[in-house]
Amino acid sequence: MFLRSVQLHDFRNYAEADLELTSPKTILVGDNAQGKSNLLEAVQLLATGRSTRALRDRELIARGKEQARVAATVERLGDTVELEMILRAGKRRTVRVGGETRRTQVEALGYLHCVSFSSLDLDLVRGAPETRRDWLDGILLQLEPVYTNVLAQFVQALHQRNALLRSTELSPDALAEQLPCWDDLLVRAATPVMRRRHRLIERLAPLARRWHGSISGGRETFAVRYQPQISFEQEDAQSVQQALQELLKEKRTLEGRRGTSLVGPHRDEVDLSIDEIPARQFGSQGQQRTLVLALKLAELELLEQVTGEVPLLLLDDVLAELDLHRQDQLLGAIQERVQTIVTTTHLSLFDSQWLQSATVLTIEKGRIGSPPAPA
Ligand SMILES: Nc1ncnc2c1ncn2[C@@H]1O[C@H](COP(=O)(O)OP(=O)(O)OP(=O)(O)O)[C@@H](O)[C@H]1O
Repeated sequence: MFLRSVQLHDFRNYAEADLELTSPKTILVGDNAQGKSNLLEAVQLLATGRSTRALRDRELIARGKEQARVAATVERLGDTVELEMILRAGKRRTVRVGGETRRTQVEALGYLHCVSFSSLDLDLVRGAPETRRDWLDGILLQLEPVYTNVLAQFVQALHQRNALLRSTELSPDALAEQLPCWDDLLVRAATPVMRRRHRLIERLAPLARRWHGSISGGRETFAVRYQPQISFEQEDAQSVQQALQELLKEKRTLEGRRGTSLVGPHRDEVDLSIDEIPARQFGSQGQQRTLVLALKLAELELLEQVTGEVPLLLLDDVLAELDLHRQDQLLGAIQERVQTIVTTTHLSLFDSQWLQSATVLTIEKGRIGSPPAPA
């Protein structure tokens, strides 16, 4: 898979931009707040249908404009695919593949795969459980675009059940009568989310452990474990549903008091530990960086295994955060095989070999240019 070009129109701080990608490595260099991350965000949007930085499409549209356009040309499996997304404030998106409008966004996913790695990813270790759930979901969306619907159905069931629990109009008897029906809906929507997350971690964990071993010199053992509220010893759908139903019964009184659903994948955790000690609490900064790097390289490897194509790697200002050894590990893993777009504020961070083999482009106030030729 090779991303050939990206076009932006009224996206974030880009009025009009056309990025042509010719070599496997592209370095985008520019001062802070010029639009480097915005460009990577546009690529991520086409790959996953979502942005990790924006909650609403309105934020992605250039201020004062009504709509934005993000498009890309991707070469894959000997074919060229044109992807296009039109974003409108407060309205549905339009997605096109090869110029044809698709009914749903899911139908436009799966053509472009990417792994993003930014300095914010340290939150994968240090941040709240939600960050780790979002990370899992981002991978699942790419592995299986239909996961978009699976997740949306769960979120809808959760919101509706929460609205019922919070309703002041219902008597306790009426609530007790209506809840079982909503419990069923919630459990049926929760189960496929949890089973997919469980399966994903089962496949990611050994890869992450191996990468971690090679970066840390095998001195420490890294474990990644899915930690849902229920036991996953029996992972068939029926057993998961039954376990969730039982937990719901246990939490019924507490849920009534709190007015919110306390059981489901929105309470999942992913345990990351080094030598059986939670990395979040005890890992040093260096250990935490190694861990995130191992997770990202595992993600890259898994996407390649499952899709049969090497995904695109987006490195947002991340090299400066890594010491030389970790940089070597990362760059060694990438080599020429993985198409990589790197953003940086300083080219001095790259060794001369990397610079020679990469295309360097400048980003200034939402404009893409070429750096001046050396005198
Ligand atoms: N919807 C929008 N409309 C117009 N400009 C926007 C919009 N959203 C963000 N911006 C602008 O984009 C710029 C930030 O761009 P970006 O996050 O890509 O920075 P960057 O070049 O990656 O910088 P850094 O090195 O600090 O990460 C800011 O100037 C911000 O005001």
